[in-house]
Amino acid sequence: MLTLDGVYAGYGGGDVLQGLDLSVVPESVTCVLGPNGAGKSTVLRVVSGLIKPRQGTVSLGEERIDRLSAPEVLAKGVAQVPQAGALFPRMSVRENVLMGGYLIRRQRKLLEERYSAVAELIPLIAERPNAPAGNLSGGQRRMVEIGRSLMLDPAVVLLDEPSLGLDPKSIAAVAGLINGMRERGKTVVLVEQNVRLGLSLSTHGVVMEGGRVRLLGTAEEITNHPEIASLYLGALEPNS
Ligand SMILES: Nc1ncnc2c1ncn2[C@@H]1O[C@H](COP(=O)(O)OP(=O)(O)OP(=O)(O)O)[C@@H](O)[C@H]1O
Repeated sequence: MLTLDGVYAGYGGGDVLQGLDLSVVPESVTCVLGPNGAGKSTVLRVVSGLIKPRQGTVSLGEERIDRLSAPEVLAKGVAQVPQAGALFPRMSVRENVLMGGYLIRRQRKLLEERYSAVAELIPLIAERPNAPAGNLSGGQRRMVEIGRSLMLDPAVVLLDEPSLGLDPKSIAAVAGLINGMRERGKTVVLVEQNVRLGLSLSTHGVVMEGGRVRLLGTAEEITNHPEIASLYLGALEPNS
């Protein structure tokens, strides 16, 4: 169980997260929703160790992970897929994916096993291992980014805006991958601007506002909640 308890965190100019409490159900896909600036991406960064909470705790099971560095959190089985643009364009698809296995680079057999498993999940990696990442479309790059994050076989996968900037076909492919992760028992936390898509992929939903959790429930409960429409209309029409 991934748990955030009373988390205050920000970037130096004040706290973005204002005492955030959140328990993520194991093996769920949880979609984090909320208006721009609510702190959704900041939640992912706090979990993955990219920023440290000023106050409060982040735990994985019984173990606190909020004082660990990002590579240490990764080694505990929590992988973040960053927003687009994180591949090395001149390196091949295979080399980019293998970078995700940096922590197990000396265990050649395990590294190859993991690579094969990822290539099986993502056909593009099996089909075009030698293509320079810079030659791929946006959707193909996203698949490679996700594949790279799966190299350590993480228990928890954090996805920041997986559909951002993708065409419908690529979105369907990314959605298929997220469904595949759920079937394999991964715990997925995703931030998604496309509310309908995000909730359709998820078992649970969390609505944030002002750095705290405003609503939390199953994806169905959140989808049918009467406040959701007004929250999002409020976010879309700041002058109304
Ligand atoms: N690297 C940073 N340095 C300083 N401030 C930041 C940084 N990243 C985000 N912020 C600020 O923190 C606040 C919350 O940002 P965050 O990205 O978590 O929001 P969000 O809910 O994911 O919003 P969006 O949907 O716009 O991405 C915003 O006011 C933003 O300007």
